[in-house]
Amino acid sequence: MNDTLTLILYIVLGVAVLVGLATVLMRGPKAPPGGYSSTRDANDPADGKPSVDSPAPVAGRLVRLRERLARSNNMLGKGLLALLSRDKIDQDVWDEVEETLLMADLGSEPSMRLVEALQSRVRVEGTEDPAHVKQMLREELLKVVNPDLDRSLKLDGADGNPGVVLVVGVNGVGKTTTVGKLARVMVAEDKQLLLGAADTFRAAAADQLQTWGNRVGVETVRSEKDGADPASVAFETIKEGKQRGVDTVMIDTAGRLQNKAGLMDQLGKIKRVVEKEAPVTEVLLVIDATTGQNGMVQAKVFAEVVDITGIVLTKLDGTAKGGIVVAIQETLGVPVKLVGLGEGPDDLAPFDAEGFVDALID
Ligand SMILES: Nc1nc2c(ncn2[C@@H]2O[C@H](COP(=O)(O)OP(=O)(O)OP(=O)(O)O)[C@@H](O)[C@H]2O)c(=O)[nH]1
Repeated sequence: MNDTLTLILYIVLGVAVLVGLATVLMRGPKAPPGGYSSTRDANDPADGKPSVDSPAPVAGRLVRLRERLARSNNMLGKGLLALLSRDKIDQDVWDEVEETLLMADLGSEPSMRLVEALQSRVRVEGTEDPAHVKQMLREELLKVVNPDLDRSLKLDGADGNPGVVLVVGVNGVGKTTTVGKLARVMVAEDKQLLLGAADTFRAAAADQLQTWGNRVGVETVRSEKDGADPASVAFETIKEGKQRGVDTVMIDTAGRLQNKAGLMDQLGKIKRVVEKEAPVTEVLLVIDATTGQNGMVQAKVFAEVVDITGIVLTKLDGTAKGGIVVAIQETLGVPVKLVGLGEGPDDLAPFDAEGFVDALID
């Protein structure tokens, strides 16, 4: 009898301990006395939106990045100045000047033009004073880089349409990176935009673009299907962009250069389909400055397929052949509008002839 009573007592006590424990565990974290003053954590953004990067201002970017350009292209300017500062400038020196320009990928015709212009000035003005030599070289370099070209980006649309920017170029030249960096430039200028991942051959390319967009709060239209029709993604992007009333729609394309006919089919179709919705305002061809003549050949194929309106020259920080700026402009008859000077998110600058020449010879 006594044993039964003790057993019952133990059972009751056990149940009481379990119930107590469960109550404590299920109650969850305790609010501070007086409750929370806000529904946000201290480090939540004030407007409740996910935090985004603030891209660096665009003005003065080439000046900020000039150091990099000067570092890689210093030999060109220094070499030319040294040659022009010699006591006696004979034909051998002029040959060396021309060789230096050719080595920097300036192209044969512009190199010859520059040498002839310098030759005639040296004959007339002389080269006694180093400051004068520098000034002369600066002016003649500037002429071949051509400060008069219209390098403005056509990012705005008309008649209620968004501006439509197509970004084309061979794989690996820095297309997606450029779209990402350019999106940051536009965000820094308070533009509303939408990105389109029409590089559907590689799912990672769309991911990469989306990541760039997310960092600055810009959305990306993409297809979940690998190998989907790039033109249909481009079309959807424009349609969506129009509905949202964004300022600019920017489309990253795939640049597989299997052959000219294939490329023409693909880019031609994208452009045709897009233009059913809104006119294309800018077609940027991205070229890797480190690829020299090879890059030029590819550039020509693209230029035959679509009407290029501007060049983006990437990786100019990684080559001593800055003369490629001139060669490309002369060959394609299209201005370099932007230059890539590094892998950082804000290492893209509007090209400016004066800043470029100063970086070469300072
Ligand atoms: N140093 C340097 N690297 C750059 C520059 N622009 C792009 N890159 C690098 O070049 C590589 C290729 O860039 P992507 O943007 O993936 O090239 P893509 O043309 O889009 O290539 P796909 O996506 O394969 O079509 C990346 O490692 C970039 O960081 C630049 O201006 N300077």
